[in-house]
Amino acid sequence: MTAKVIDGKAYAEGLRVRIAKAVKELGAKHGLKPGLAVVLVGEDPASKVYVANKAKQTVEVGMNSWEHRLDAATSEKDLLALVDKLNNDPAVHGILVQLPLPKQIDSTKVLNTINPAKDVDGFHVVNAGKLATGQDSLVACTPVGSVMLAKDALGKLDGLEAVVIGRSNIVGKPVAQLLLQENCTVTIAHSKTKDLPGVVRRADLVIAAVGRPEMVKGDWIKPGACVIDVGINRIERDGKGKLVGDCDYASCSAVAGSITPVPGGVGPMTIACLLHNTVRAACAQKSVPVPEM
Ligand SMILES: Nc1nc(=O)c2c([nH]1)NC[C@@H]1CN(c3ccc(C(=O)N[C@@H](CCC(=O)O)C(=O)O)cc3)C=[N+]21
Ligand SMILES: [Mg+2]
Repeated sequence: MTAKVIDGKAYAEGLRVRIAKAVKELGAKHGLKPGLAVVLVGEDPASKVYVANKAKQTVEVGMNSWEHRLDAATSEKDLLALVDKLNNDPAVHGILVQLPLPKQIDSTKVLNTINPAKDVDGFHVVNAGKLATGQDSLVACTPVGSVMLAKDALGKLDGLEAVVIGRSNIVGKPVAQLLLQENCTVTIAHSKTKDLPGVVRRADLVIAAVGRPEMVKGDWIKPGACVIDVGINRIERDGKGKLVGDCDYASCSAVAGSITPVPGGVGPMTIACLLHNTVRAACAQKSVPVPEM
């Protein structure tokens, strides 16, 4: 069996077209132009790539984009002051502080200083708590994008065995919450899980979010399962830089029913969902209905 390739890049492009239409409509009907501010502290290479893509796509869908680049030695106090300024700027509807942050800065404190209404990453404890208790909230972008792709591949997820590999606050935990809302039976596996291959083999839907290059092997996958690979790992192979996921694509795609590639899978969905959240946040802040997207 050769898995169907889930084209996240194409899905994300379609979503961005719908977002662009919604932004146009908000401008015409309400004079509202959603705006996203991204704060990057230091020189993390993965974050730089992401910020560049994001700024370009924000402008392409017709929104305002601001980039704040701060020195790697920036103090926590100075970063908190910038967040406060953005919280109080009515033109800024979404705020994203790139992770990871340098070690002198307490990232939990920074994330929880963002106004929850502008927290388009969905990382604020209020938004995480609302997601966990089934209240309407801004939800983390990679989890939302992952579930959109799983539903695109499988249709309804009701009753499926889902195994999430990874328990981070950024992906593992929120994606498990979303899958629970979709009526999956959810297992969260992690580095201390006994017989991880055996646990993964039960899954109709695998969400791999561990950050270990090519860790999940084909013989861990139940034949026909859907594999959503959240990992974006930069590795060296044959003297060249290469982007690989948390799944060994060659062996997994020989067994799975459908699989996301890296690049071109979940990554583009993360950015599209960020734009989606920014539109939702802007509408909520201006008390206008959220257009169809
Ligand atoms: N506060 C915060 N929120 C984030 O969402 C966040 C973050 N910090 N820090 C860094 C990670 C990483 N991340 C990516 C998103 C999209 C791609 C993406 O579009 N990837 C393309 C390829 C990009 C390439 O070619 O390098 C793809 O997978 O096809 C990559 C990485 C968001 N992150
Ligand atoms: Mg990610």
